[in-house]
Amino acid sequence: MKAVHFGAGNIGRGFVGLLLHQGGYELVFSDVAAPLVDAINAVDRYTVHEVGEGGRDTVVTGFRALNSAEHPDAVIEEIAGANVVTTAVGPTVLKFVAPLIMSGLALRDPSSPPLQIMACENAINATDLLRDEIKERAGDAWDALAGRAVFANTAVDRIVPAQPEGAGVDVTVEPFFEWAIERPPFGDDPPTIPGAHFVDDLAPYIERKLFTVNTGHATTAYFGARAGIDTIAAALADDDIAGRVSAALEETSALLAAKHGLDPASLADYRATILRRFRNAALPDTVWRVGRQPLRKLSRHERFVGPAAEAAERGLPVDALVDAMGAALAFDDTEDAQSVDLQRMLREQDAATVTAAVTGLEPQHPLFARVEAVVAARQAELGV
Ligand SMILES: NC(=O)C1=CN([C@@H]2O[C@H](COP(=O)(O)OP(=O)(O)OC[C@H]3O[C@@H](n4cnc5c(N)ncnc54)[C@H](O)[C@@H]3O)[C@@H](O)[C@H]2O)C=CC1
Ligand SMILES: O=P(O)(O)OC[C@H]1O[C@](O)(CO)[C@@H](O)[C@@H]1O
Repeated sequence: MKAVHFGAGNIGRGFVGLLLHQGGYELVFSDVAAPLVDAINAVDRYTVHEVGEGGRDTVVTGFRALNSAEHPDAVIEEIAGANVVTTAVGPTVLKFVAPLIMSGLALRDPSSPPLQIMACENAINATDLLRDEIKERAGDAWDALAGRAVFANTAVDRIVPAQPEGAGVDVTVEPFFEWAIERPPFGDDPPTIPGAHFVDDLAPYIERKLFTVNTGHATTAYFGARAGIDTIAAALADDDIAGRVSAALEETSALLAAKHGLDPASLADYRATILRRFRNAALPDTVWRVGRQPLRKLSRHERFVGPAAEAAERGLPVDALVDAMGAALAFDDTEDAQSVDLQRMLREQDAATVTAAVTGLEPQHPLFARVEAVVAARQAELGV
């Protein structure tokens, strides 16, 4: 069995690649970073170090790497003969891997079992986005290709921080992981991925994950950065920040309970587990990594505006989420292109224009004026 995995970065090596290896797949990493591809090909094993309570080391073998920028044809050939394709490249990069997957499907023997495709990104229905990119590019050829693949959405959860200089191919991760995968697309033949769980309806899982883990993590990062704190664990050691994060997560839990009928007591346990994970002092995770790409994180269906918009529509409280968005607007990292764009927009455009452009909300939406107020407050802080 062979799996081609796009994106040999933190989650690629430290989570998806690890579980595929444990499932018995021969692993072909595909990446565009030449030094990373060379480093992977220079070793025949790497270690995933779990740090924190219960952590252990696991060795991954049976892999190689291809540079898809330099050798796209080699990647296409691997895809044509693979059982599984996964991605962990970031939701905005899916459009760049789509053409290779499309060409791999075109080359694939139509009588072989369908290629099982799963995008493992922090986004709702990322695999559907990938399928739509492939379909759009395929045009009239899509009808012939569609039967050669199945597409399943997934929710992946494991904190994999940026790796220290000199770590090589090894990866430091937290012990916790969760991988929920839609079952229906696979029929009777799901992929063998130990530790993954297959669910009939992914919506409650992905929303619970994105609107709790990712909302909470990003909230910690933005309040931490605003307070001049560098790491996630240190930010949560600040009682004021911890209180703000808990308040934001109580609001998303209230929405999840109302929308999906999730049990409030189980949601409280889930929140407590997550806050413990964030506090893992052995994990060298910075507010800059977790806060990265604030424009993506503040977009319409993401971890802040997504739950807050639905909560506001239902008349549920959103004060703490709006506060967190205010902190996100102050995220000023000159190394992060989206942070630079955001700060420029705040300086150059009026509050209503920024609010509409960043959040995608209609001016008449019940959340709009609330966000516009924190945009205006940030602009006042900037002297605009
Ligand atoms: N790091 C984490 O804790 C988690 C990350 N995720 C998600 O996983 C995805 C990846 O995140 P990380 O691994 O943290 O990022 P990363 O930056 O460590 O890895 C991304 C990799 O994708 C590669 N890449 C970029 N463009 C490519 C292309 N066109 N073809 C092939 N490879 C390409 C990059 O060179 C890099 O090695 C994101 O969607 C993120 O939201 C999800 C859960 C946890
Ligand atoms: O690119 P993003 O969305 O920040 O992804 C990384 C996030 O996902 C998580 O792993 C949670 O699963 C956090 O470590 C981190 O906040």
